[in-house]
Amino acid sequence: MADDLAVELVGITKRFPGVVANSDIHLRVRTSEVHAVCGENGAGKSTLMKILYGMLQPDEGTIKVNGEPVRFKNPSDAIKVGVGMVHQHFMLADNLSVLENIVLGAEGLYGIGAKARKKVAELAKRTGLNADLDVALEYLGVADRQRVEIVKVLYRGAKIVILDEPTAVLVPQEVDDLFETVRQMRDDGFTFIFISHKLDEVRAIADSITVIRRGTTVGTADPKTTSSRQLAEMMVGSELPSPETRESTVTDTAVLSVSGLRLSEPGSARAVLDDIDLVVHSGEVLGIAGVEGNGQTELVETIMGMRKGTGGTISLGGKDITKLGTLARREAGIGYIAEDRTRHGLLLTQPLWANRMLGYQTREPVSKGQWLDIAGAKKDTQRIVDEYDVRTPGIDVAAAALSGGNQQKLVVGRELSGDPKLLIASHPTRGVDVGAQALIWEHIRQARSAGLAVLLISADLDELIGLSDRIVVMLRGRLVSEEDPSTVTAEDLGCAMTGSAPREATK
Ligand SMILES: Nc1ncnc2c1ncn2[C@@H]1O[C@H](COP(=O)(O)OP(=O)(O)OP(=O)(O)O)[C@@H](O)[C@H]1O
Repeated sequence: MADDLAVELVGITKRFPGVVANSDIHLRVRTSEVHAVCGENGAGKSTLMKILYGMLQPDEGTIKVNGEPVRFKNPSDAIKVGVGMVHQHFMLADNLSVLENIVLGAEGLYGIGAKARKKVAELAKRTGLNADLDVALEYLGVADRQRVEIVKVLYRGAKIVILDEPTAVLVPQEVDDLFETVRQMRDDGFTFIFISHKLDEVRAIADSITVIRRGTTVGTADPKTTSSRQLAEMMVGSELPSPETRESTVTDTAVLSVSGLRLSEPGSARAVLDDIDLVVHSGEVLGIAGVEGNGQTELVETIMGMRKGTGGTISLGGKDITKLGTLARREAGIGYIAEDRTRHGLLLTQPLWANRMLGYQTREPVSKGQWLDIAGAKKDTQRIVDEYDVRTPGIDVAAAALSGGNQQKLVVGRELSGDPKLLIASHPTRGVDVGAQALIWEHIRQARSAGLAVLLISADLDELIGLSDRIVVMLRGRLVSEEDPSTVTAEDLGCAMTGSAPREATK
């Protein structure tokens, strides 16, 4: 039984121009286990999973599913033999119902009538999806949307499910619930391949772990006997620095002041931003905690001038910037790490050095007078690549060729390079590995010690607690409470974020 393999990857190699993304990778996943795949940014995890799901074809190597060699031309080939993937970015339609989202594209299986509904209801029960099947998806929270994605792949017959960083968007209680579902389903015979950078979680859920580094398998680990630190060191191949203890550098100088900020959207009864007041001082990190969809994105985009508030004022360093456009706000001293780097942070088809210019095109070192300074941009891009350890074959490759974490390092490097007074950091380390996370935190801390004000939005509660000097909680468009990061726990924060009573109090 021990050698009953659901998936076996033998000697997988995949080359891209200038990079060997996977080099002779071996992976053995037993039937009915949760198998984690860990590795630092750019190690080759996504490439390997895309190969297993038929989105990419390997240059060398064999894929076996349930002992049989297979060759996938596309994801439908993979799903036919029971391999499904739940992507990190949900691929669902907001205006369709839960049922429609699941059945759409797979009408051939159970039709669109009662039989399909019955099957979906059965799978919803199995995965703990409690939502009404006829409600439009837009009314569902993040955790339920994720369950819809899971039901969608199960509906198509998946018995082997790849979960790509599934916990990145969840609060601790939701993570516990997801893990409970995964354990239950594993016991019912499903197999999971779990990709994550959060090593504590990997140890909590995985039955076995494969670590890959720089495109190749470095070994397997037993979660019961391997510590998070040992795992991290296997991934990075060297010892990690110990985290520093920190001292407060908060001053009395207000850098960002937001007063009475409101935002209403046409047709929506409730204000998206409801009377927001906040101040971030020089040398201070103000963290904003909140479940996705409670107004954080809109707050940031209104401060950046990408949305127009319906009331209130925003000032930077005492100057009213409420009426300025986005570029003028950036020029006034705001650095911006956008939540979605591929939509608002980078031009994926352009080389790294051209991406260095984005938002900075009017300033040195990427422009001189009214001309763009390409040599200056290239030189500074190389500096960022070196200082932020961006793994790339060179600065002339397109941003699309970098792994997600390395794209993020480039964005963070750029946004800290313009000598900002205020940094708005939305999920600054989303998708980056532990080594890169430590590096980005260190850069943010250093800039803060030198007087930078930081508005930090993060779904990673350890990051919020570890970096912030103060944390405010956002719920349904309002700031509802303030927490002290030196005493608050991730569980307390999770309760405040969902508006539920702390577990202690409900006893
Ligand atoms: N389409 C592509 N073209 C060129 N190079 C690519 C392409 N996709 C990935 N790569 C390269 O392959 C390597 C592995 O990338 P991959 O995305 O698999 O890493 P990863 O382990 O998933 O990283 P992360 O944790 O940052 O998402 C990286 O060096 C990346 O730059």
